[in-house]
Amino acid sequence: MDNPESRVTDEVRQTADAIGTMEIRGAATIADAAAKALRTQAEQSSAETADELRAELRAAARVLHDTRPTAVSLPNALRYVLFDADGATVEDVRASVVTSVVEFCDRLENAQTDLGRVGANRLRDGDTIMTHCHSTDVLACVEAAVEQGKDLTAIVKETRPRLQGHITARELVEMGVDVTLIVDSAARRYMNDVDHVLVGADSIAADGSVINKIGTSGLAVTARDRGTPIVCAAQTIKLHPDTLTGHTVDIEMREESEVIDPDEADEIGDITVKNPAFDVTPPRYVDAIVTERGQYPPESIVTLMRDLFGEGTTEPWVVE
Ligand SMILES: O=P(O)(O)OC[C@H]1O[C@H](OP(=O)(O)O)[C@H](O)[C@@H]1O
Repeated sequence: MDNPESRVTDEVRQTADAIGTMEIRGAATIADAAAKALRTQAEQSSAETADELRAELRAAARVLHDTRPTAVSLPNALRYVLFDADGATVEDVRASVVTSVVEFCDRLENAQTDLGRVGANRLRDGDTIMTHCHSTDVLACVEAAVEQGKDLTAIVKETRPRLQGHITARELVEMGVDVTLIVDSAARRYMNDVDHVLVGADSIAADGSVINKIGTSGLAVTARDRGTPIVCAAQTIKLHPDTLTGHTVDIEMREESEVIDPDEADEIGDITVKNPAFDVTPPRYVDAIVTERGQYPPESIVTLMRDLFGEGTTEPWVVE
């Protein structure tokens, strides 16, 4: 058998590139795209044996995995799809992958709808929310509240350096929410006007820490200082199983050029530029984690994690 990595399809590689460059972004969206890419690997493969196809799928999973390190929805998606890739023939393996992907994507969509209903119950008619970055889980809560007839106002942080707050602003306007866009450093200035800070998550650790877009932890401290509740909307696919066994979550460091034009940096002189994409908000600054299974105080999220994952997991491409 030749090297399985050489048979990873162009579609898988294109999806991996799009995740790496953040053309495809957001933890739930990344999970959906990665699962669908594995399906294309299974469908387009010319493997002659079931084992060959499984080796190809593991190679494809690795290419997809090695794109962005922080959102655990990515390895969780790959693991879900590969878990049942058994079968004695190529056709069996292919069929089981297709079934898993369809099931996974349906569950993802349903989880977001269910989570949205839970989150909407926290919001009252006339409330003002503050958002950070762009999270489809957060927007599902707002959308459900609007569908319940609640009138909401939003203060949207632009979220440097990639300005995903602009996407949030656009989608909130489409829902009929009144939007005020602010620069990140104006959050404290407007906190007294806010009833709830709503953030998403890329990963949730077993101790209830929320790993989300850089700036979330500072926002949470400001919210706590002013007594404003901070709620994290995160489907259970954001729960990070490795943290059950003491691992920490890798924080992605992105290109300096997202922060400053390289020519300008050169002109300034000898400076170091750092661009961490995420930070860690300790559980004491978070009031609730809203999932499709209900809302949890961050400190008790570990019980849900043990229910879902047992004591831990292996990487999606490890042969057991
Ligand atoms: O899954 P949903 O709620 O859509 O997004 C969750 C999180 O993913 C995003 O990361 P990035 O923009 O991919 O770096 C943001 O940090 C956002 O809060």
